[in-house]
Amino acid sequence: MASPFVELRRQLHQIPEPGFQEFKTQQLLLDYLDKLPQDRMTIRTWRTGILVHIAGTNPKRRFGYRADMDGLPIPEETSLPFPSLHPGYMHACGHDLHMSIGMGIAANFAHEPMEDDLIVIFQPAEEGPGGALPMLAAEELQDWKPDQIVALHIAPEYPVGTIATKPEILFANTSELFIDLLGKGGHAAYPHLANDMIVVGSQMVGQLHTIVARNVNPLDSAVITIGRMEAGTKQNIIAEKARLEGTIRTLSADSMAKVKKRIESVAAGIEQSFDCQVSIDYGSNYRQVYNDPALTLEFMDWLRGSESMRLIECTEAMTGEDFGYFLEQIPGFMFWLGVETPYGLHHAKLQPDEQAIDLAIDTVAAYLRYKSGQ
Ligand SMILES: CC(=O)N[C@@H](CCC[C@H](N)C(=O)O)C(=O)O
Repeated sequence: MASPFVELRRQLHQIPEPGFQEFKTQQLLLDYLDKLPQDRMTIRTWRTGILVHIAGTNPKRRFGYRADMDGLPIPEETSLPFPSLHPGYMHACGHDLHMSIGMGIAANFAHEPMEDDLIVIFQPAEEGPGGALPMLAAEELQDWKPDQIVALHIAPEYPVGTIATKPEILFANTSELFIDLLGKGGHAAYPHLANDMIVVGSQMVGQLHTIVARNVNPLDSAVITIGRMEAGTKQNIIAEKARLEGTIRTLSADSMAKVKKRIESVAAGIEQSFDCQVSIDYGSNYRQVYNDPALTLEFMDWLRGSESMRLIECTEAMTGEDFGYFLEQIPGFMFWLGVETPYGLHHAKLQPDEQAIDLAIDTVAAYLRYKSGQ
């Protein structure tokens, strides 16, 4: 029989919701928290997020674990017996696992507190527009800010029973990218009387892809991905508008500024050469995930002594995470949790191995108890 936290993960998997609309998710988690021992637990909500405070027996510090809550606009294509019940949405980034692990940690300490306090943070809107920054500023968190914080992210490429991390930068700086092109619509048979934004949008995608290849130092990685392109209404109508939606990733803040400047130059060139209007919106930006070197090395050392988890020393990735904002204010680190599965993050067939859930709960709980005993 599946463990209670695997069961919870399956329930969460069925109700993926977009950022700041995690209403059912929040209610499900609150109902679950209701069933745990209440004597040391205090619960606050912030928008669709939840803060769970568990008082220690002789607290000198407060430790934190953060889980993100939102799903993605991906129609699920797994053959799981507990598929998403929300058409067009899926937990394709593992937040269902992150939350069930968070609940497992809360349950562990609600039943058997440590000396220090614990706060488990269920944070909305990680995929966008970003819940971490406003949550960190929220009144509800001010007197509960932890002295040290940890978070994990599932990793399809690593086996179950492994954790991968590194000191310093783990995830990249990110910026969303929205580009609107405005030309002139018209009849498909009279291209000379119109200004076709499908042609211009395609040109622009090509030009954007020269920026990383030709303007960024190859030793200072960057990525520009256009993940969505929208244009046109019918096959025989020339498109008046086009919209490109994407994301920028860089390892350094300098490269982010440089890439944005180049995107603006490309846009100005496109405007001039195609006689159209181009407007750029950078949406939300996330700070790099920077792991506190001393705490991360200490965790890695501790993990080397673990019998159930193997440590992998990884390199940085171009993924983004608004947990970077937590790490800007609170010392701590993030790590990858192996959930071996052939399909990657943000894929409609992502099917993480659930055995990782209880292993992660036990590992994080044991680590926090070790820290609390120090
Ligand atoms: C771990 C992960 O996949 N995170 C997301 C974060 C999205 C950041 C932002 N909304 C953007 O698209 O730039 C990722 O895509 O890396």
